[in-house]
Amino acid sequence: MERSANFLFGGTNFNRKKFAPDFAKFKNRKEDDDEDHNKKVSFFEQEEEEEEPEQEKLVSSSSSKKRKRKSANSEPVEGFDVFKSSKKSRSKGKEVEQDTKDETLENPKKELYRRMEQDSLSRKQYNIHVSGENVPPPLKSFTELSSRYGCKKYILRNLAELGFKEPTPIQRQAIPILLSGRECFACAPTGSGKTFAFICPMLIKLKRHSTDGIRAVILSPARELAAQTAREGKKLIKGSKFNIRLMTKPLVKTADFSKLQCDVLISTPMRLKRAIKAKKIDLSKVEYLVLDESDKLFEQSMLKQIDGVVKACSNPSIIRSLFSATLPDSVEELARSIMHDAVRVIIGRKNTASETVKQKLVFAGTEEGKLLALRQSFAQSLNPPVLIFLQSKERAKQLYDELKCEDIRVGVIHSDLPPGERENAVDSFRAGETWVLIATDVIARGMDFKGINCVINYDFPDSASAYIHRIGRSGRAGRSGEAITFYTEEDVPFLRNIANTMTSSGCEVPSWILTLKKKKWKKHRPKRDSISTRPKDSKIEQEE
Ligand SMILES: Nc1ncnc2c1ncn2[C@@H]1O[C@H](COP(=O)(O)OP(=O)(O)OP(=O)(O)O)[C@@H](O)[C@H]1O
Repeated sequence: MERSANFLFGGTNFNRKKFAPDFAKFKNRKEDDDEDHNKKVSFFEQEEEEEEPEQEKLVSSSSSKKRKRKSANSEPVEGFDVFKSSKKSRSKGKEVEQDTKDETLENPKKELYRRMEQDSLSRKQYNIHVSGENVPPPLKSFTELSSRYGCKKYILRNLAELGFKEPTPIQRQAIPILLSGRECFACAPTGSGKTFAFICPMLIKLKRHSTDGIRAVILSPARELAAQTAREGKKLIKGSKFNIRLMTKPLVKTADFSKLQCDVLISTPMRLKRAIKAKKIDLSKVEYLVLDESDKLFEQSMLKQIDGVVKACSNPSIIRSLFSATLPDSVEELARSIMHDAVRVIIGRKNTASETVKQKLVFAGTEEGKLLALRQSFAQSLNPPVLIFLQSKERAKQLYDELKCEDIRVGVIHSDLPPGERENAVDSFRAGETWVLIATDVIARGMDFKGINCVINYDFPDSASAYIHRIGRSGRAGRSGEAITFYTEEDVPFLRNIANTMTSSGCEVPSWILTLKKKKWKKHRPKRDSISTRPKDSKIEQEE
């Protein structure tokens, strides 16, 4: 573990082997040139190691002429908006290119530095932070996929049909990494386009449909997310012969996997592990394995299944990648222990909430107070679609029972419902047939409902990562959203933890909350009074 941690974070030692052709170009140069070169390389080593961008360091190692120009080009990225395709950033890119042209190109060594410097500036521009050796440059545009990597036309056509004009920051960096055959673990905000960041390179690398067994596996922690990923993937393979399959219960039961036409299989760990255990499926030819929402997959409850899948994918040249909006250190440790020559990519700051969501804390006092506050807010302005999170299926059912008789089109989803009903709940919400969806954390991760206006944490989330994922169902793909978190007396000790997440994504928090002591929390799910505003007497009557 120690050793792998060192190799991954040991900084970007310049790999002379890999850059042999570049070195060959100037191998006859004088000794002092080499010294000069070493100095400049170490400057890039530093830059690549940094998690927080430090423009000063970049600037200090250049000439004063360059210093001026760079400082003009490298102002801090204000806020983080993944879909910000601002003219400002584009024109910045042009200035950098112009600089490059202006500079003399006579010295290939300088050209190499310039390319590296450009990559650094481009990363700075998109708030991309990388660690690892010889990280490929970020994409400038989707069209570079064909010029640099021979991507088939149908993929570019499908991206254009989806209305994607330019790659998001995670796509800019993760796609070239995976295309260059490197493993990768990536942390980027909710709603920032991670799904296509791993599906795109997979399809480009697999090139064409093959009948030689399953070639790629994507693991998702929940059925709904697996189904969504399959649907998104299918949008990208339109016009090709690729087969993307979702691992469903009937498929596990009935399919003969040795004959099944399947290039990419998308599954929850449980379903796949069952198929492996029943010796129904051969994953030895899998070339790509993606662990989506990897921190969830690495939780104790799923770890055994994940282990089984990772072992079954026994192809020694497999490329594994991990994606999530939250990446705890413990998961990084685990990732490092299973990955080789991996690149770590962080967009913005690790483990922060989306900046496009306006977040608010509301003191509701008691359980009864929460229901009153909810009704009041619906009466004042119900701006659907609204997603409400509760801490357990029992409580989700209770709130649903309370609201279903009212004039609100409400649905519910939790793990007790049969798969068909879960699917219907999601579909009706997507179609706008229900306005309010009451849910447990089963759909807190990864689900991409277009245009959710408001997420209500009816029950206080049990961890900072649960908070980040829940509220991340809103404010996706550059849209704005709102998140309201109710709290009662019981939740006060944990307020500070959420408050920190709120402030680091630019939201205001009452100052008294910031003076509270930080409390270590492990799954804060207090026993709460049941949800009901019916007078206590009438409840007794009914029970009798
Ligand atoms: N390059 C792009 N340009 C515009 N929209 C995009 C682009 N890439 C993805 N999207 C859209 O952004 C939305 C969010 O993408 P996605 O679901 O992949 O986010 P995510 O980062 O996986 O979020 P989460 O962490 O919640 O799982 C989707 O609706 C997707 O279609």
